[in-house]
Amino acid sequence: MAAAGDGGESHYREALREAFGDSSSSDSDTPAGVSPGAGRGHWRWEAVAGVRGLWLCAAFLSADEQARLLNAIQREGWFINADNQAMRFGDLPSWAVELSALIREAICVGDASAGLGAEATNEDEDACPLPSDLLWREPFFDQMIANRYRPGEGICAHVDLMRFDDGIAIVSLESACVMRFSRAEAASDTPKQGGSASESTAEVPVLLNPGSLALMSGDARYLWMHEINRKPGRQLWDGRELEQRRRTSVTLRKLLPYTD
Ligand SMILES: O=C(O)CCC(=O)C(=O)O
Ligand SMILES: [Fe+2]
Repeated sequence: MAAAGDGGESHYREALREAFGDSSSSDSDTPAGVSPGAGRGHWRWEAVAGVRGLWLCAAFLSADEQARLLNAIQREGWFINADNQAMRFGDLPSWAVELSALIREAICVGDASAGLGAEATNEDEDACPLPSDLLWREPFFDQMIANRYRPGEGICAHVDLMRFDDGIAIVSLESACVMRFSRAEAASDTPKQGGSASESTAEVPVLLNPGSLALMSGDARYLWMHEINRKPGRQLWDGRELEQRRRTSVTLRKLLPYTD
């Protein structure tokens, strides 16, 4: 796993404290729609079994950080005219720059040993949620989409556009949802002879609770589609239908250099 230099780490902490405040506040009076996430210092990464390159940090943001991030998004005023999506390229708002730094810090110092079991099939691969060339590219991210979904709304199965580099981060806020991953080729291919239909149509559900961070790279980014279907009956987790509220997400990506 990549190590952060001491100097870098204290610099991050300084910038992040400015954006998100001290993480010492108590999570005991957590408002609705905010997970009591552990936040920094307690990051645990899990490699999602079955989808190589998909990692989840369920308690990425503390309750306080989630509330601050939502306030910062609210202050942008993006969602006042029924628009449910806002995109930014190049210069990101300062809170998104700081969120990027926090993501990098979580990858550097978080505990990825929980993901070791799922990764054990590939001995060459470091148990790190992101390959180091992506982790240390500059800028880490330069494109951001904030999505706001009302109950019942989601996003169709897709692979993110090829104009974006590998290494995509999704931060979830307000409402938990199930994101489903399915193999991209399963959409167009008929099951190959000898291959079972269930193999090619298998879906991998992932719970994105408020305050969580999902990272997609490699196969997860290029070979798997992701979708959120919030129609009644499609948000089952542990046999129960999730309670739906408004959901806000922030997706961070890096644009590839423009070529004709
Ligand atoms: O809202 C989300 O969690 C995912 C958004 C997404 O996949 C996208 O904008 O490409
Ligand atoms: Fe996407």
